[in-house]
Amino acid sequence: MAPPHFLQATSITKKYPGERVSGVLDVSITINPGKITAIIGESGSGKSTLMRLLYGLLAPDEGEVQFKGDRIWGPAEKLIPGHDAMKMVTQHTDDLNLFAKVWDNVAVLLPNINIQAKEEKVATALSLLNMTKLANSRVFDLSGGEKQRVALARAIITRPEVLLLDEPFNQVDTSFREDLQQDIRQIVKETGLTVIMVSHDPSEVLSMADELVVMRDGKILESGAPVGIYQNPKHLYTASLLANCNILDADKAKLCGIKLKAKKDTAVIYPEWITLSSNKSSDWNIKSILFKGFYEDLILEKEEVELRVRNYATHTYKEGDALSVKIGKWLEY
Ligand SMILES: Nc1ncnc2c1ncn2[C@@H]1O[C@H](COP(=O)(O)OP(=O)(O)OP(=O)(O)O)[C@@H](O)[C@H]1O
Repeated sequence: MAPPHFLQATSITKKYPGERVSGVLDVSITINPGKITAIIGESGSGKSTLMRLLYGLLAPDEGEVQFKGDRIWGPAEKLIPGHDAMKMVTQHTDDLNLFAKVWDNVAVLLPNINIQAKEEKVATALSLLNMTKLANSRVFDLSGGEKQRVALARAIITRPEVLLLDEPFNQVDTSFREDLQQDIRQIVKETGLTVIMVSHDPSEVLSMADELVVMRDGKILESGAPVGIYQNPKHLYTASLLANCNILDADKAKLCGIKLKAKKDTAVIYPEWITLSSNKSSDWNIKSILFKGFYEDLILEKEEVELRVRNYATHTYKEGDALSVKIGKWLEY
């Protein structure tokens, strides 16, 4: 007999009461150990509900979740809801003791049986999250990003097999966010931890995930490696979640020199798939320039069509300039 999957949901449905059908509908998913699985989808698509079902904070109406071959019990069947081998971190760090030191906030979760082993474990958890220097600071005095690191250290100190992250970096500045993302990737690499995360941020899921799961209306629309899903999304919905793409109907596509195949009515072009040049036949005009730091997005217009084009050579053009475009790749739906 084949060994059981690490964490697996089979045809799970969780419907919330109300006029609208909502929740999670007939979802099957396999989570691989030692990997980061990221769930992305528009608001209300069922991401958090799926995560809670995997953790056992909610029980499915139909179907089953299994961890290493054993059924995950729902909240009605367990004194402390949630699976013992898993820990969840959300954007709220409410369970921290603000007036205690960082060290004590983490250490309190371990028993006092072997003090030396306990100290070593706390030191390791703080070091993995780059919090060693702040071990003796009061949590009250920390920034939002640092508090989030304490919450993560608390989550990993008991060595869970699965860490569930529900938008944990929402309150954290962009620069701190990237450091935290890297630290989590490093922890996964060093410890073999399995991470399941929910996020709204495409750059976050694309850079962190080994496996990307796209949800819509309570269902999984597609899943796979981030690069494949980004470059060749099966659905227009996925493309528009992951990229600031140009979506053109057949007429507008024609104006861009694209003839859609039979049964296709929409062309999708990512801004970075378009190259620019300036020559005599330039027939696009720059309507506006959105400066983004190391690149800019140019909004070009021709007749009724607007195109967003990424330009890494910033300050090369100004509004009103005429340009030619070459579309290197597009997707058809
Ligand atoms: N306790 C509840 N009672 C009734 N409806 C709920 C409940 N929790 C979630 N829902 C509904 O179920 C659907 C899925 O919610 P869920 O929170 O799982 O989505 P989500 O993708 O995580 O959304 P968001 O990104 O906004 O957090 C939504 O339509 C939501 O309104």
